[in-house]
Amino acid sequence: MNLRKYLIMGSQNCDRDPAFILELAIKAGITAFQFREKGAGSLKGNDKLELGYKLRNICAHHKIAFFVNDDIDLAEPLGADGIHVGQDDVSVEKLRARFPKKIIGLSVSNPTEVSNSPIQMANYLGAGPIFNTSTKPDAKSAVGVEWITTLRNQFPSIPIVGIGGITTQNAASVINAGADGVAVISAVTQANDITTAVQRL
Ligand SMILES: Cc1ncc(COP(=O)(O)OP(=O)(O)O)c(N)n1
Ligand SMILES: Cc1nc(C(=O)O)sc1CCOP(=O)(O)O
Ligand SMILES: [Mg+2]
Repeated sequence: MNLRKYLIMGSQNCDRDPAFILELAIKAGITAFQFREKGAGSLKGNDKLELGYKLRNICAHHKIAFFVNDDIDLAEPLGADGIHVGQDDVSVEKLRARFPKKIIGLSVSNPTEVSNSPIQMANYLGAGPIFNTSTKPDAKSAVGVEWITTLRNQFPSIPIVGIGGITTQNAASVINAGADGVAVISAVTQANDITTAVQRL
């Protein structure tokens, strides 16, 4: 599992063909992908499934990990390598019982969420929002790179990815704070030059 440059995306984030964006991003160095078809303008039902297949196949072809966000019923049909859930989604315990071998990612934004979560049952943590983001309307307040350092000190060996408002300008500060990787949406999907954006990340 390589989460160093973790692209998250659904069609609602794309002003170009999502498959085109994903292909370019992988060729430029993205190491993991999360299918997050969610929110205003997102696809539903069979359209969502079909796009999921297409993106899943691109990831399989290039041998990078494919994650499904939230929608656990998509994990099996899409043959996902893993699933990412947050505090308001299906619990990690239930997820682990249903999918003993899949990679499970869990979001944690503050110490209370950490206390209430079975951290050791997750395979990696998504920590954020590190910076302000306009991509997710219901995002919490920015927590800063200090949150990465806090988590790293508390959990020396679990992989941690920072998320939220990460750009080519600030990604290094997230890694320097102790993260194993950066998870981004707009830094790649909204970039004029996707190849350069991924390389700069
Ligand atoms: C890698 C990563 N980290 C955090 C999140 C956020 O998950 P969640 O809090 O469940 O919010 P939604 O993405 O479901 O809106 C993530 N998706 N990926
Ligand atoms: C999907 C998501 N989750 C977040 C969290 O803090 O848990 S922030 C976020 C949106 C990330 O988009 P961008 O890279 O464009 O800021
Ligand atoms: Mg979620």
